[in-house]
Amino acid sequence: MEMTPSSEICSVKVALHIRPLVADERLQGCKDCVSVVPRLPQVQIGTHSFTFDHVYGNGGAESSAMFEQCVAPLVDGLFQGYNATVLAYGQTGSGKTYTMGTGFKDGCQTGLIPQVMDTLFNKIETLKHQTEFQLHVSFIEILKEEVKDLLDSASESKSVVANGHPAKVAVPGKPAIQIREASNGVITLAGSTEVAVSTLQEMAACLEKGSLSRATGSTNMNNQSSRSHAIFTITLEQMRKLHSVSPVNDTPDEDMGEEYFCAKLHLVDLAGSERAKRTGTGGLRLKEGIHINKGLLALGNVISALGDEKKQKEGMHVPYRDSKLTRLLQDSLGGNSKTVSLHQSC
Ligand SMILES: Nc1ncnc2c1ncn2[C@@H]1O[C@H](COP(=O)(O)OP(=O)(O)OP(=O)(O)O)[C@@H](O)[C@H]1O
Repeated sequence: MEMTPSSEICSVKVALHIRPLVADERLQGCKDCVSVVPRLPQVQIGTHSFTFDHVYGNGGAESSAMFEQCVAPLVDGLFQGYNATVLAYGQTGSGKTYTMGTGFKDGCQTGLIPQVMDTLFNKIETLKHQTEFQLHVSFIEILKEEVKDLLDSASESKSVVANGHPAKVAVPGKPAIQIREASNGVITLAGSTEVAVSTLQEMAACLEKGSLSRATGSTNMNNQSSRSHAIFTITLEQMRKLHSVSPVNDTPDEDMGEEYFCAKLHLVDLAGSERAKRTGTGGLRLKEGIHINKGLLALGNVISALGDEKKQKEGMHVPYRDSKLTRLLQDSLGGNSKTVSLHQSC
């Protein structure tokens, strides 16, 4: 479905990003299994064709165009008060973290989140004379249906000196983070750290800090596999002074009060979408797989419910409450908000 910024109904855009084969894959003689249909946003896998709003990489459009075409309109929308969500979906190793820029190992300077931050601060710089801005960021992950605060310094282990020797002690964390819905439908995360930032460097430091504390573990498919959904959220508050304009010389005249907007952008690096049986895991990892799939299944159901205009008009139930992930994104997936789902493939 094509996204139109002025649209009253929720719009979802789906793009495919095909990453190049990495060195190890080339050494093992792996071949691309997805072929892009020339001049169409369509790919062929065997005898099946799949059509997207955009296809990037591996013969599709340049990956560098992805930000301008898919994400920059969402950043513009934030300034008009629209919530938005960017989701990176795909199996482990398909390039979600690289594309989003949530992985410190690949350097924070590439990826969509650093580009969002650059664009946001450039725009604020041009508007700051007429508008007052306040920015907050939070960075959480959902692992086994529990919300973990990636920016909470208190829950990190701290160094102390014991018997003259440095030692690490675990500092008890805050109470569990609760997802709450206000009477106006706004979703908040009670108990999570919201950092007020006023510069690009401060926001980049939050991304870096959260990326480093993100839980990773190993499965048979990828040693650094992320089994959690990581959500970096930017909240933009704006207070704009309103003036009537003098008809004589076109200059601001009488003070007409203030206009207030608050909107948030969720940038989500989803857990690997492979099925538990393919990862060859059991016990704890299998349980994690079940939780991961619960979140992804619920997200799929919510997006398909939102994408069905007819059912939307009929007031069809959208199953946001089926997982923590969909509950948290509830006010940024439906209504007036914009969603981009980036499907990663290799
Ligand atoms: N567009 C790209 N160009 C070059 N290398 C890439 C690209 N995307 C991903 N890679 C490389 O592919 C590997 C896997 O990428 P990444 O860790 O982002 O996958 P992932 O989908 O986030 O996996 P996980 O689910 O385990 O987090 C990394 O070595 C990364 O550097």
